[in-house]
Amino acid sequence: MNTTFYLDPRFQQMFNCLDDGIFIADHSGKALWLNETSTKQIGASAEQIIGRNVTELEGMKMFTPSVTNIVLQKRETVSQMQTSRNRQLLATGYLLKIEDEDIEYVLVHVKDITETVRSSLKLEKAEAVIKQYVEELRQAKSQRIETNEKSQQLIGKGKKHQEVLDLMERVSTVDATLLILGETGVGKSIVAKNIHDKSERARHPFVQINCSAIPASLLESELFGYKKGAFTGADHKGKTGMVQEAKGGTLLLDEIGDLPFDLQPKLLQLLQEKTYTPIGGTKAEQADIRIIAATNSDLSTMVADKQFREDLYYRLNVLSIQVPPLREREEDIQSFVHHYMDHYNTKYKRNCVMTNEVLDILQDYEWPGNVRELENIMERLVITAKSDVILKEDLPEKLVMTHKKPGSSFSIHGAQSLTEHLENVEKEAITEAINEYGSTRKAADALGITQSAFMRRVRKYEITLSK
Ligand SMILES: Nc1ncnc2c1ncn2[C@@H]1O[C@H](COP(=O)(O)OP(=O)(O)OP(=O)(O)O)[C@@H](O)[C@H]1O
Repeated sequence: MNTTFYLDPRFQQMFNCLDDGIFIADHSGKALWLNETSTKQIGASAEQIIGRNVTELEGMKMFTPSVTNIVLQKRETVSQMQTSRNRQLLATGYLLKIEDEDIEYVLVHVKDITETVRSSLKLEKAEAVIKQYVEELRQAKSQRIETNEKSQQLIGKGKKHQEVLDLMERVSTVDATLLILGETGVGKSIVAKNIHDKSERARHPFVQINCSAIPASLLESELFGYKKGAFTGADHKGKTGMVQEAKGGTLLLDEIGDLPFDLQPKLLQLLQEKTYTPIGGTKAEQADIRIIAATNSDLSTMVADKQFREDLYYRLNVLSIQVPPLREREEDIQSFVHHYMDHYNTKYKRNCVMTNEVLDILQDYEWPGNVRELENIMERLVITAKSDVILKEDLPEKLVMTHKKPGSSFSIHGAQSLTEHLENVEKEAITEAINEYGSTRKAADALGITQSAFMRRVRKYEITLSK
């Protein structure tokens, strides 16, 4: 049945005033009329559209999907997102039954919401960025330590450790800026805290901030604070920065190599003039703090590469302490091993001991992560060891793989006859085997001797067998 469609020109004029599209089709989906906005939305003239079926128009990619078809299928009002010429449209189709006419019409109202969608996407992105900043700040705050607790006792007895202790003693009596250098995990923060505790500032706060853990955009306000109304979204009361929080005490700027370049002049002002200006502030404020900076970056190379200001580097480097890596403090490895073994035995209610072979491997390892890595490995060993005797098999593979001299845990002390030397090797082998295998029969098997030969040697060397 052919539809003759008549729309009063006054209504046509009214619909043409609208910024939204109006599209009318009959019960078969044939386009009958559309307003000017609708022709623009579809990107074709009224002549090209009127008389064609919406399925055909959909096939010609004029819009997708056809809301008219959905309304005709569902026989109810439908709101549906539609795309036409890369624009996002919200189309609402109504099924119309006109009195005294036996045919039905579909009227579709089409709103272009491309900009709304874009801004809401931008808003979503902005919200995601804020969420990420908040999370980073939360993590950073956990890196920000303000403590009056006594500092942790420094472990070590070797010569290099002693040299660090001597230097610490001397730099704690003066108030000059100090730069602590050393690889990650060597103990730079703990050295800084110990220096603060020995200094005249000990009764005042020790505040630590990790420059790499705080987003660059937030670091300035974390350090120097801001005045009320300094920027949109700022806390209306303003905010105290860490320089103020550390008043009278020490501020440790950890990972100073990650201090953004544009913030470096402000730190220079703090070091040179002992003043700083909070964000939104109009005058400089006095700072009463000692600054200790720490880094595992090579600042002199960063200066050469223009990543770090030369004047700031010299200001920071008035006094410096180099904390040596653990691999250069072999004498201290054992002390750390015993310390963390005791600590984690108590913590996890275990009684772990380790064989000499294991100790030897630990002693031999390079420790790229230094004391922090050693501590983590000891904790893991105590937790995961199958029995109370920690064996080579319990060690992470990387430690065993890099072991330079497997089985050579033995060394000759002083002048020894060959017999003494061999007896020492034998005694060590018997002790290791019993520690490793738990029973005298298994230990004897492993050494390729009978159980009675094994027991003869146990008595000869007075080795105590645990019950
Ligand atoms: N001499 C030491 N005595 C006791 N504990 C130590 C010693 N040296 C390091 N540690 C421990 O090793 C871990 C790492 O130390 P710290 O955080 O001070 O290292 P860092 O050099 O500041 O590391 P990063 O460069 O990654 O910040 C801490 O748990 C610390 O207590």
